[in-house]
Amino acid sequence: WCTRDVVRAGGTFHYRGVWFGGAYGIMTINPANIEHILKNNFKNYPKGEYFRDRFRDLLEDGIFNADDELWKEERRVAKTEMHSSRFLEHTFTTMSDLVEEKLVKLMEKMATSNKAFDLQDVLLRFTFDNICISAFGVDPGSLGIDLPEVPFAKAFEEATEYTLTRFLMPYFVWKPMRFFGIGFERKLKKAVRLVHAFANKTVRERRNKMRKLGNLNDLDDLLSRLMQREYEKEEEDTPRGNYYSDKYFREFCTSFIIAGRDTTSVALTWFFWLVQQNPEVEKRILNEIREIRGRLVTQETKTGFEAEELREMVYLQAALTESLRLYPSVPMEMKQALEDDVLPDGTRVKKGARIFYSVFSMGRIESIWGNDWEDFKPERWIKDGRIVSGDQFKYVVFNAGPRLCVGKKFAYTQMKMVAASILMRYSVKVVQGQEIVPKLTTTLYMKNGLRVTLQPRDW
Ligand code: HEM
Repeated sequence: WCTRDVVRAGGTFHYRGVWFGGAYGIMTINPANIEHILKNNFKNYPKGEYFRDRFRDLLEDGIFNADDELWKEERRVAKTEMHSSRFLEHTFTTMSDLVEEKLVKLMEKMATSNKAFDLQDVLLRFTFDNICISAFGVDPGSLGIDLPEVPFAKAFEEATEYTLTRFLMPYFVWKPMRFFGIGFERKLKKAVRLVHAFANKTVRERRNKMRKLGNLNDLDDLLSRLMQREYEKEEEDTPRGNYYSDKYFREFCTSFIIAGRDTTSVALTWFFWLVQQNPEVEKRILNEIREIRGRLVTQETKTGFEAEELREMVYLQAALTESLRLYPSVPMEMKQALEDDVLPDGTRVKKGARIFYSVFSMGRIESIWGNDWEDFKPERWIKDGRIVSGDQFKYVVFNAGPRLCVGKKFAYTQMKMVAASILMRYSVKVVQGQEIVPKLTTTLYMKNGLRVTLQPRDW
């Protein structure tokens, strides 16, 4: 609906009225406008108070909710740590262990029982455990062989969903509901309390460890690296800002779970669904894995993948990129204008206006992708055997400009490892007759999950 109307309007329209809480604003899918907003006039288009106000209870001042100097500092720290070779090695090993020791075992069990199960649920559990291990060195164990109920994971899901409800109703409705603690606001408060309790406990325990050991030099997860950094700062007698308070660490934990849990798991769910509908693509992915394994694997008994093998999986990467074009994990984004402005297509922007851009719609327009935009064609992304990234403002799946996703590399490594590990062992059969539709929330879940069975492959 959104795609049809915004295309009909020529790529941009103003809205006013009952939408998004009786608001005034702009919806655009014009890449020139997006480049202007995300890069050329970045300063004029922060996340803004409208977004921050609604997400404050859950995210507080975490990186997703911050602007200006606070955001800059948080991004600098996150980027430095996440791109360090120490973290990259740590994440690769822990990710590989989780795939081989838990995910593959669970898949074996599902294949043996030959019963249908919800693949999206399993992937959400995997990415949840994976981000908690990589970012805070804690394994919540949600990927256990019996698929245990993990209250914290559920609370997290509810907290994001109820937060989104605030975007769908006027300020003067949800604010009093929040004040009196009624309706969905009561549930939101309870869910946020649980999420913060988990984060507080993690931070407290790590501080205790630090006190006991005197340093956290042996721990490679992000939280420990940040705490160690703070400790070294104290040693140097540097004035400590609120960046390294317990609250800062809690915000860090919540933001990273939001960033790292749902995004890759829902991306993989749509990917498996698309692959099963496109046997030619599946065949090419398998041929690529076979060829790389045949050439690079030296130990006969080895089952997991090396970083080099994953790097060489160009076709698989293209298939994931293409799947994200059609089903972007973050389907809609918004900014708020600080001052009056004019967008490159001539649209006038008033101070305070909210600008929405639909990443979902941008992946579905003929003027960008051609008349075969509806086709799942990984070949779009390959030229001379290499990945072509194209214009970053036409493909804003990972955002673009200064706020480009910090976890993009992590995400691709994780998605490739999971996709290759499952596909080389099993043919994923989607159960017929189920309704495959997206869910209306900040992340593009499949509303009813994805029920599948697994058929072992004769590799
Ligand atoms: C398919 C996977 C992923 C997609 C499609 C994706 C997409 C995005 C998008 C659209 C944003 C901008 C959000 C906004 O400003 O509102 C973003 C930001 C971010 N992402 Fe990702 N992401 C993915 C995976 C990850 C993972 C696995 C991590 C962490 C390990 C991560 C960490 C972050 C962080 C920290 C930011 C904030 C950057 C900033 O504001 O400066 N992302 N991502």
